[in-house]
Amino acid sequence: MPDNKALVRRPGPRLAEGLVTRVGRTPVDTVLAARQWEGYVAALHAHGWETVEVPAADDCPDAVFVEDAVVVFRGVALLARSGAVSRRPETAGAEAAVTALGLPVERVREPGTLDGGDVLKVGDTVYVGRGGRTDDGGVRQLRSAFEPMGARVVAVPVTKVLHLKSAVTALPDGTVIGYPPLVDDPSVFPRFLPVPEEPGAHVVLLGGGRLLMAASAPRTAELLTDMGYEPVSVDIGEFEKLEGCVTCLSVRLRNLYA
Ligand SMILES: NC(=O)NCCC[C@H](N)C(=O)O
Repeated sequence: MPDNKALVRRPGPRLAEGLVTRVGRTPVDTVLAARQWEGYVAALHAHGWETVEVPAADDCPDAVFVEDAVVVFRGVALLARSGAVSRRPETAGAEAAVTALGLPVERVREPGTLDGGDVLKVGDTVYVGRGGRTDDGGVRQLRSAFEPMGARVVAVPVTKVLHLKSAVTALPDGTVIGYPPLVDDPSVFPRFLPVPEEPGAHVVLLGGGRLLMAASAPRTAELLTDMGYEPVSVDIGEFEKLEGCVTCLSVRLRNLYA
């Protein structure tokens, strides 16, 4: 019986004050955002994922983007140290959640910085984006945390987007997908598939061929359907205004106790 859990964190009352770096600020409707978040969580449930709520961090507007606070590889949790100072208190709740699940915890220490959104796992390979929120020290610490467990850590440049996973994610067969104008160097990935929309670069693997995607990428959904995948679309428009994507709203823990 698969044991698929996903950490999520409910959006807080200050969501609309979330950071924007590469987009202009547009007003966020927090009521609609709460409804979209419920829809995202419902999609996880509908596809066999049990969600575990990370304790709220109501003073942190960006806390809903829980992926940035912790990276899990083979059952070990690495607590991030965000490149954005305002996001650093978010790790406390993430630590409580992973500890309650029995995961051993490592942490990125000062002065290194790392955001979970910069880490893309493809099998044993762990790509880490260096440039925006993650620095050399963060890359080094990720390497020492996960290489002993069999990870091959590959640092890749990120200069055009907020996080590595704003630019690329991976399909179930390991093919990395991205929207070319935003990918620094597609040649670092052994297999790369261009997609026609920026939010089309973000997929969450739900299991089998099912891919959780943003409703804002219909042409990419069509492309992936033609390839035999089954896109599951959710509207996360209010989070997209804050540079969020489907990947950053959860931390998926597959077969944790296998
Ligand atoms: N992993 C992600 O893509 N996280 C999105 C974070 C958005 C948030 N407004 C931030 O700037 O940190």
